Amino acid sequence: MNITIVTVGKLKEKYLKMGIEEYEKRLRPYAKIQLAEVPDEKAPEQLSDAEMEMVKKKEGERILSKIPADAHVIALAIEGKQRSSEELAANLESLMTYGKSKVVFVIGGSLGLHADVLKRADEKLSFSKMTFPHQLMKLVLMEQVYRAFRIMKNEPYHK
Ligand SMILES: C[S@@+](CC[C@H](N)C(=O)[O-])C[C@H]1O[C@@H](n2cnc3c(N)ncnc32)[C@H](O)[C@@H]1O
Repeated sequence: MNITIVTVGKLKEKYLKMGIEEYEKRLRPYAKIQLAEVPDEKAPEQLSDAEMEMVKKKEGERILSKIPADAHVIALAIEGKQRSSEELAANLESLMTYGKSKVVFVIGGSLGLHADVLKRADEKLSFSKMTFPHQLMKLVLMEQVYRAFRIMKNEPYHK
């Protein structure tokens, strides 16, 4: 399976970089993993609604340019569907069964995902009602994708 994770902005924090590198390494035996970073737009505190829409639109266009036409897109969104780790594993397994070998996860920038990206998404996945910083969300997602492969392969993982 080809898994791409598209995020907005450069990863700066060392502790997150280390965690992401670790899970990239752990995922390698299970999937072809690609981490795509698209440039972010400056988003100071005091933006009007129109300016915020413009930031999300520009970032959204960059995200969409990274998505192949035949990819199954899972957008991370607070208002999306919550799944257990076992359900995520079953979901990825059924995508593979039905020949969907390209899965793209997308994570929004500090203002979230533009409506056009959410429209392109085949699914919206929520990790809870809480808001996580996007780079931390990337690390948590990678751990859950790794866990999903361990579950699929009936390999031991921490409950
Ligand atoms: C800082 S959050 C953006 C917050 C923005 N106010 C919103 O409502 O989307 C950045 C990105 O991280 C992801 N994210 C944050 N918390 C999440 C959660 N609980 N479940 C799923 N995705 C989440 C989403 O992709 C979001 O666009």
